[in-house]
Amino acid sequence: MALFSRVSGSVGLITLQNPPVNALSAAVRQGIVDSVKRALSDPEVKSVVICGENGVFCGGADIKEFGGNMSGPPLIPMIHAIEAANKPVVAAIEGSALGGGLELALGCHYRIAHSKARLGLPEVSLGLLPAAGGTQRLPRLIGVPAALDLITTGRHITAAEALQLGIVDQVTKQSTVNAAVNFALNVAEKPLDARRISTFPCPHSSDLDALFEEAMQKVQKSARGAIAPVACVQAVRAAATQPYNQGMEREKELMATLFTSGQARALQYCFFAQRAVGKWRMPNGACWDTSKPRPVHKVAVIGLGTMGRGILVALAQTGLSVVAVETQEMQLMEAKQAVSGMLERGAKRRGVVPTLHNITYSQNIKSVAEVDLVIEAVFEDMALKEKVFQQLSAVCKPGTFLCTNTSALDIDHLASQTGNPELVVGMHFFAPAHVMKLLEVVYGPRSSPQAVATAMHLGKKMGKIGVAVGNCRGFVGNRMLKPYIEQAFFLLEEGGTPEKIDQALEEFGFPMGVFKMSDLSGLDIGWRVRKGDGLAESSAASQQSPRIRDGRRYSPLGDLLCEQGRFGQKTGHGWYQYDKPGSQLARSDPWLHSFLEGYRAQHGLVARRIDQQEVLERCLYVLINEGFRILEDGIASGPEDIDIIYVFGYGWPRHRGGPMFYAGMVGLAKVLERLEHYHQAHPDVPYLQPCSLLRRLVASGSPPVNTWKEVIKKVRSQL
Ligand SMILES: CCCCCCCC/C=C\C=C\CC(=O)SCCNC(=O)CCNC(=O)[C@H](O)C(C)(C)COP(=O)(O)OP(=O)(O)OC[C@H]1O[C@@H](n2cnc3c(N)ncnc32)[C@H](O)[C@@H]1OP(=O)(O)O
Repeated sequence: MALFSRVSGSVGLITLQNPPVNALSAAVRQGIVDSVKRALSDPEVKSVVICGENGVFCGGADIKEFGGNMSGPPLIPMIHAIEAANKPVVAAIEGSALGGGLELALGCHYRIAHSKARLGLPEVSLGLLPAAGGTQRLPRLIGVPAALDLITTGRHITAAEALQLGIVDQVTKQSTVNAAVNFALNVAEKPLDARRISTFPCPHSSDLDALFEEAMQKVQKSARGAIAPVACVQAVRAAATQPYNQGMEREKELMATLFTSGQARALQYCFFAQRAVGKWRMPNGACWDTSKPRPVHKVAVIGLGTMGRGILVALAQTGLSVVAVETQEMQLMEAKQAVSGMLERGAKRRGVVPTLHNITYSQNIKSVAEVDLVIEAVFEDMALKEKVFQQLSAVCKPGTFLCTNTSALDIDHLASQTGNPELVVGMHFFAPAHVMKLLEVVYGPRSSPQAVATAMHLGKKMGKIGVAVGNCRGFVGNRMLKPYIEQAFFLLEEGGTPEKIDQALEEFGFPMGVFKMSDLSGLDIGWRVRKGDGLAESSAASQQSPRIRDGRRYSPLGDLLCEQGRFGQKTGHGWYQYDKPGSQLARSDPWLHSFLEGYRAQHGLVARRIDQQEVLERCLYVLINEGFRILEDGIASGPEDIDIIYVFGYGWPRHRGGPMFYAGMVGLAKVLERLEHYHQAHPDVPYLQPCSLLRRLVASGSPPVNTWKEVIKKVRSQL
């Protein structure tokens, strides 16, 4: 809805009303159309102000409408009517003016913003482009380079930047509506011809071809196969090279292609999935709206290795008081210096003062006695962690939440080392922890809902997207990674190369293939885990066949590389070679290829040609299959949890919506059929055996992903 009123005698005030973000639903658009007509036909009204209620101008088109019936007045003629009005129209921008919201404001003759407002055209992140004239008006207002930046990145900008760019005419720290009404009174009689952006020539430099060529190369490099950024460049090009009306036609044409694309569906699914994971639910029914977080004022981080440092930086940036404990003096000194550097660089980038003063460093674990919550980030070793949890339980004040940053170890076992297991949860950050958005909040069978709520709340404060999941080996992300990596090893044995397998995965949209990723994180990490599990022993020692463990196919390739001291980037050699230890540029390694040949010869394996389709099907479908098992086991409460974990923690291309959404797009029946096919060919690989939830979903007609929860409930109730 939109409410019309008359204020200050002659100003027509149109207030958008659609909480929480005044999205432009059919009812809001109808309200605007009616109110504008009324204002223009009322002789008492000399000028108009458009604002949004509850301190938000407008969050853009109503994304929920995209999938269904798009009735109601269309946006483009509505905005044209505002721009063509013969009375000045002023946008009063508070909170957000995003997407269609900013396009509406660009149709107004003037824009006044509150100093805390955020503006942007984020459609590209929904797989779309600003199709209500945004790609045509913005370049005409602020020039091609600045418009290309905002439209292709979708970034939100501050009111100050909007003023500097010329998007808004005035910024106020007072009431935006009052400022806009006063402004409207002042401009009531002013001519409007020079205020209609669609009539502006598009300012640009002489070498347009070079400018757009460079822009296109830039988006193609970062888009990893996403089509919307490319369409955004094409639409802005039309603004720069064609008259407004023709540009609008091009914008419409490009939008029509994007709007119906699978990528737009995937990205819009991600938008809602990201919000859905905040509404967590535990198997016992406890959930986000009934479990309140306890206030946290003081936090401790134990262990200042790479992860601990990143967590410390993310915590310090929230402004909370933090105690950082590292028992080894040398490590503590190095950490202090590294953390200060990270905080200073981060503050410089964000134009704020670095928050160095709220960290207290200590070598003594007793210094955490007064904190409200501890995040343990010591070396990934159960015996060490057990000891730390016993100490924490003894020294912390009653009620302190004890969190562990383990990436796979048993939360419940750690909880059992303390006097209050209900206060223990996992907070699994991803490296680098001050950069990566994902946080798995892991609850054990005894974790209290309040502990989960507090960890989720703290994560949000740290700028993380928290996903609450159950306790199992590897939780969600790393559990699914295991069969994915295993398939990649098997493909190497069968004739693949790291280069070809990585290429297939990178062309799919991952920033890095499985072998480059393994070189980056260190081959020794997986080796240590496999040794701990008794898998990586040499065959002579274990009396087992080198390629079989407990009757299952096993590839010792990773172990063999580690035995040669090839741990990846840090040693200068892994699946690839590097110029020197620590270098990042992966180069093909002839040694590795002849090693693979020798290995195959030794085990009587005949290399065959493996195509891209097989790489993708085996690596991705096996990972998806494990995702279905996770849902079946109740470790994740819905497919959205898994998808958000993979998009924000593991580089799954967002325009493919996450593994579970992707399975739905491919077709569950096809995923099932291919898994059956590969399992038949490799019966000694249990991960390839399709899980029963997948079979049930296919049997019930492959329902859309947003209805799986119901099927899962039924399957689980029958277990
Ligand atoms: C054949 C071809 C035909 C083509 C015809 C199409 C013509 C269309 C023409 C123009 C199209 C314009 C495109 C757009 O405008 S797309 C929308 C662009 N806007 C955005 O991307 C903004 C999205 N929202 C946000 O970024 C944030 O929500 C923000 C506004 C910054 C507020 O953030 P915050 O305070 O953190 O709140 P939440 O994100 O948690 O959101 C609160 C709830 O509001 C829901 N929401 C938010 N934005 C929208 C929206 N635009 N539409 C619908 N719903 C929205 C969000 O889901 C939360 O809901 P819930 O509480 O249920 O979880």
